[in-house]
Amino acid sequence: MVVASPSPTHPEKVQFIELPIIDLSAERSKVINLVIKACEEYGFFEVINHGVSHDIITRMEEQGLGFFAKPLGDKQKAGPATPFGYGCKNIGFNGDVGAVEYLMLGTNSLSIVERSYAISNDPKMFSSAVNGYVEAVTGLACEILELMAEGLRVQDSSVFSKMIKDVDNDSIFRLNHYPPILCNNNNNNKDPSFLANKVGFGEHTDPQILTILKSNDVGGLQVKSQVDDGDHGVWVPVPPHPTAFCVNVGDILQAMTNGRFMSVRHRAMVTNTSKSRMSMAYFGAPPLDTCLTPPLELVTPRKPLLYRPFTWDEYKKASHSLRLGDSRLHLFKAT
Ligand SMILES: C=C1C[C@]23C[C@@]1(O)CC[C@H]2[C@@]12CC[C@H](O)[C@@](C)(C(=O)O1)[C@H]2[C@@H]3C(=O)O
Ligand SMILES: O=C(O)CCC(=O)C(=O)O
Ligand SMILES: [Fe+2]
Repeated sequence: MVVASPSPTHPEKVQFIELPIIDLSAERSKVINLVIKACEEYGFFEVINHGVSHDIITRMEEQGLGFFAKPLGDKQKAGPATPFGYGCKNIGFNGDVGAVEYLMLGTNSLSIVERSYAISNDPKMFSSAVNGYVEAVTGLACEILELMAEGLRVQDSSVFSKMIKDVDNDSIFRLNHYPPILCNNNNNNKDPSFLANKVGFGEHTDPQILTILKSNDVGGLQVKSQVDDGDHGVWVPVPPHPTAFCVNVGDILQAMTNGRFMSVRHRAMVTNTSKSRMSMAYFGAPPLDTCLTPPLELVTPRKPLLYRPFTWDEYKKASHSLRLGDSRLHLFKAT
């Protein structure tokens, strides 16, 4: 299996910029301003003091690590990730590969209970950890989406959050596991210039509204910033943080803010640390038949409608027909 490596002849620019870390317990108007600025500049920020308990996160991490520690044959009992189940190296349906294995789940609590029998030897423990985690991060995503709507001065402050609160929401929960690279050199991996680097999860944007991601203490996530290098962008590593959640603006939030927020391009790299990395990603998505178009306040003669109205079903189908790194929103440009 060939895993893409960043080209040694055309090295990509990596820059250590300080990305925004927002304290959600600070004064509301301050938080709102920081959230808006981060979404406009990067489409990415981290949140601390978010109210999701350490216990909920730890229980989910333990269940995730327990699953990936199983022999391959047992993990495959979860079924193939088409759409929900276990996947290894292959990402999506169009030939993308990465140094990653993953477990994909819907977020409906009953479906999690049902699936947990094929996933865990202690299904009750597994489903209670996942349901507790999903409920907590959905709440966090709603809170953040309401801060965004308020900051954009949209009258209905639940315009974004109501889509993922809907009982028919199409949100996804995904666990990614990146085994360490076992690198043989005579350097005992002490000289950083010997660090091997390969792509765990290639460059892409998330198609949904908002992603809430937590990883363990191993780095690897990088986000693309256009701030200093407008033409191609630079890769900015996101250092692991003991308590923070990462928040990504997804494609349909870019469309629903009429281009004011930017859907962030990101990727996960794997370096030859001795420890594996695990990330837990919640992707908030609306019901399939939701018509996606910005609230009236965000469309003005000076800022005409950028994308035609489309349903999440249409957008999801378009995404699934494309490669991981392909841009998709331009297919929905208003004429
Ligand atoms: C190659 C692909 C994998 C993906 C579906 C797609 O066709 C393009 C978007 C990819 C992505 C990125 C964010 C999430 O991890 C994901 C579950 C999603 O909704 O869109 C994945 C899809 C996937 O792995 O199936
Ligand atoms: O593992 C990560 O940090 C990124 C994963 C990701 O981008 C995804 O699952 O869409
Ligand atoms: Fe992603």
